[in-house]
Amino acid sequence: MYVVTAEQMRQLDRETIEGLGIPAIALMENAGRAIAEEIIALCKRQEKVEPAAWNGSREGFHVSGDAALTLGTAAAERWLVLVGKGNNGGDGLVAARHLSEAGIAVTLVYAVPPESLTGEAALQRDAAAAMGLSAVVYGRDRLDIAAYSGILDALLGTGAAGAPRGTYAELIAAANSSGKPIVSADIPSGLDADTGQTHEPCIHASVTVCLAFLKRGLLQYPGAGAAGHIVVRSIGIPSALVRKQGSAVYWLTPAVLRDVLNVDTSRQRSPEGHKGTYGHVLLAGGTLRMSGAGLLASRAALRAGCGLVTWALPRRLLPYAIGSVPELMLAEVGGEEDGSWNKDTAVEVLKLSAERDVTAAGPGLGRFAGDTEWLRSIWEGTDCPLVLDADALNILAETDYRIWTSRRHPVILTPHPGEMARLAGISTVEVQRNRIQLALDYAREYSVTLVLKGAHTVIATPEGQAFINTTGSPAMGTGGAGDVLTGMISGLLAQGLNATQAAAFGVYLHGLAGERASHQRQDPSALMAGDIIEAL
Ligand SMILES: NC(=O)C1=CN([C@@H]2O[C@H](COP(=O)(O)OP(=O)(O)OC[C@H]3O[C@@H](n4cnc5c(N)ncnc54)[C@H](O)[C@@H]3O)[C@@H](O)[C@H]2O)[C@@H](O)CC1
Ligand SMILES: Nc1ncnc2c1ncn2[C@@H]1O[C@H](COP(=O)(O)OP(=O)(O)O)[C@@H](O)[C@H]1O
Ligand SMILES: [K+]
Repeated sequence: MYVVTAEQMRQLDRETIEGLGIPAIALMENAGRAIAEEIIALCKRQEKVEPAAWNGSREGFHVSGDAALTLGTAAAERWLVLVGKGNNGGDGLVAARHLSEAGIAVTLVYAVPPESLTGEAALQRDAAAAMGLSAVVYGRDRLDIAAYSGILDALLGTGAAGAPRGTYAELIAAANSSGKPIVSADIPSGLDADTGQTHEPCIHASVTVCLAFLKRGLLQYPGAGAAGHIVVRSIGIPSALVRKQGSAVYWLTPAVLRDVLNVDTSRQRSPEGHKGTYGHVLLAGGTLRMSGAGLLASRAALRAGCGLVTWALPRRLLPYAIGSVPELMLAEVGGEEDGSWNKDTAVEVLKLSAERDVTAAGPGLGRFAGDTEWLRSIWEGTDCPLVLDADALNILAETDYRIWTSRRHPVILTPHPGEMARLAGISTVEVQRNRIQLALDYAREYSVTLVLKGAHTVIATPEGQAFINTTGSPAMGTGGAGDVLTGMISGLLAQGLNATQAAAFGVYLHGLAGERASHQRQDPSALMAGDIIEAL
């Protein structure tokens, strides 16, 4: 599913209206109707009424109607429709007409004097008035929000600029504190449609009926939290226009994995396959104090389905690792007496990598004298895809690796927001301010596949595509969960997936496994990284 910016949405509107000749008012009609249908669906979910015996399904002659715009309990519903000045308000006015038609009592609340509405929104204002819908102007007329059963927020959409001002801000605050279910038209008013930042105040919706295409701000926190349940409804803007626009940000779904990324999500293995068929991962990482990181990543690579995994580790660590995971192959690469790595180990890592399909480095690696040189020789000397995580990222952050010899095979970086901040030379708060754009910019500038971890991980490619993953759970905020992801992505690469496929599918499956593992626990916060591997 496509994810667009407000500017891209404006262009798409223009191309549909001017290029295809579909009138703006038709799009608004579709939008308003979709919103009304979702409000009615919400009312039905809240109020489960048994159909009367004589009203139930029966054999024989049958005629069906607009079930989505019909509500048996309409008489019990009273909805407020908060109307802004722009097209978002226009959508709300259309929805109000349909709700009223369904028998729901509706009151329009204009945030600004209705005379100030223009264009299609003004036409809708007049239609609503002609239908006799009751209306008040906020600040001028009396309004008792407590008397209503729900609120439609059609104040601000993708045309909003900055924090809600004046009566908009007052209405948003009043709606939030009313405790009533709020349905937002397109985006919650007060949300930055691109970055996902929430202004003060911002609507906290139960449902957001997103129009045409997902907006970036709905997938990025904190906006994703303010939107409630998101429903995307088409309004007649063809998706071919998005493809033409070259927009390449997707919400990562099984369909996107299959149809956009060509991933075989059935993961069928050939009946003739053997361990050699499924690739061999080399993992360089682990020290005496952080041996678990190497173990977790190696085990995860095996669980991701690759044929063989070799864990390259410092000599001092070897005796403790033997037997810890019998399926693993171990290769000691020298190192210091205290069990840490040193720069001379690069020679051994390179030798090992020559016989492997993927090299992953970083989990539990630690820092050591000459580590930049160490990483540079692995970057320049390995002739296979490279996955870098943890301290390997911290090493990269301290150097301009764009001057390193370019590689034939891809590099995947898997930073969490703290590591990303170091890589990009900004604060963690800035990283989280607009994760999608930052990931897109960084991946392109540094020619890497970037996996920016955290709630709603972003996978960005050097070619300018991005995929936003929504599987996973807060229970995964536990030490080692990232090492598991590194192993999984490496294991998928070894099986022949390309960098984008492996990163996206790895992140998707990692999140699913995390969800499954947390459901298996009585208390999700008890989840440990190893549980994610076992849930694969
Ligand atoms: N044909 C179209 O253009 C379509 C538009 N659609 C709807 O239109 C919306 C976008 O419409 P618009 O571009 O008219 O913009 P909005 O309806 O989001 O509102 C813009 C208006 O709000 C006011 N405003 C902006 N920022 C404000 C702030 N911070 N505080 C107070 N007032 C502020 C300004 O007067 C501005 O004119 C979409 O979100 C969607 O709901 C959809 O109906 C699809 C079709
Ligand atoms: N709230 C969350 N929702 C979804 N996934 C999460 C959440 N918090 C953490 N994760 C995932 O858990 C993993 C944590 O990785 P990381 O921070 O690198 O941990 P570590 O370094 O301990 O291995 C990442 O894949 C991240 O996306
Ligand atoms: K809105």
